[in-house]
Amino acid sequence: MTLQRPPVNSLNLDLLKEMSKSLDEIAKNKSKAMILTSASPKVFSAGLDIMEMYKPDLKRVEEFWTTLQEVWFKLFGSNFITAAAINGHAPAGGCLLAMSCEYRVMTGGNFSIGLNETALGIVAPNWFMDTMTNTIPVREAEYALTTARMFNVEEALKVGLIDEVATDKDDAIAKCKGFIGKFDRIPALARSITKLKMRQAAIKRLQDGRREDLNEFLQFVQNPKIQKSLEMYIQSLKKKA
Ligand SMILES: CC/C=C\C/C=C\C/C=C\C=C\CC(=O)SCCNC(=O)CCNC(=O)[C@H](O)C(C)(C)COP(=O)(O)OP(=O)(O)OC[C@H]1O[C@@H](n2cnc3c(N)ncnc32)[C@H](O)[C@@H]1OP(=O)(O)O
Repeated sequence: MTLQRPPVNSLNLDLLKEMSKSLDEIAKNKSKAMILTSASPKVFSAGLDIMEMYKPDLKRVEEFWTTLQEVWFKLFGSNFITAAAINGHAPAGGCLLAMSCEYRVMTGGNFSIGLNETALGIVAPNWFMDTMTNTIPVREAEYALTTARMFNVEEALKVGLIDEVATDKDDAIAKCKGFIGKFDRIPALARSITKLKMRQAAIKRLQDGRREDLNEFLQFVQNPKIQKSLEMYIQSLKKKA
């Protein structure tokens, strides 16, 4: 699955809906595995589209968050094997997508990956945190989350946030295929049940608290102080260009 929403694959409602549909198709056509990557040469995904949260239409922003939750359920909780070929920056929601896969290969270069929410004055939702503690040790996750740490490729490899470094996108995809090939001699049902048991606690936590999670998000986007911060953040991103 190749993310292709220039310039930075920010996750807006339309892209999330497309992803949700594609994940359904992959599950339905009984694919063995999926590799998630990006059509951009330098950004895997810039995370959530800030414009969806800035001065939002309430109905749309509710659908936006619900669809994000759905994409996470379908990706993190998939039966099929998942790997991410991270060929560029992966901040925040971009990191969430990568961590929701079972294996991550990142191309070397001046790219960064991490959950930077606290730097934006945002508390990452529990399921973002659960996804991180499913990937790297709890102590490292707490440190990274509280300090909004963006890891460079070497740091990400050292902490286990990524599993391998690749020279370029083709190499990243080849390495993801190498990971998928490891399952050729492992019974598929045993593999998928084991994966889902490992992920069950996090999945159940969001299933049980899904409405509450949505309400918290809706309160968050309607807070005037948050709107002011988002406005300043958007300006800072645009000034950079
Ligand atoms: C239970 C729930 C309780 C409470 C809920 C609380 C919190 C949950 C709420 C939010 C969760 C948020 C998670 C997120 O994912 S927020 C998004 C965070 N993402 C970022 O901070 C990344 C910002 N972008 C960048 O750092 C860079 O763009 C880059 C490194 C990805 C790429 O750099 P480039 O130099 O290649 O590109 P730019 O020139 O910076 O950007 C080009 C273009 O794109 C616009 N843009 C960039 N990122 C975003 C984005 N995330 N959303 C929308 N638009 C974005 C940027 O402004 C430029 O636009 P112009 O071309 O200037 O118009």
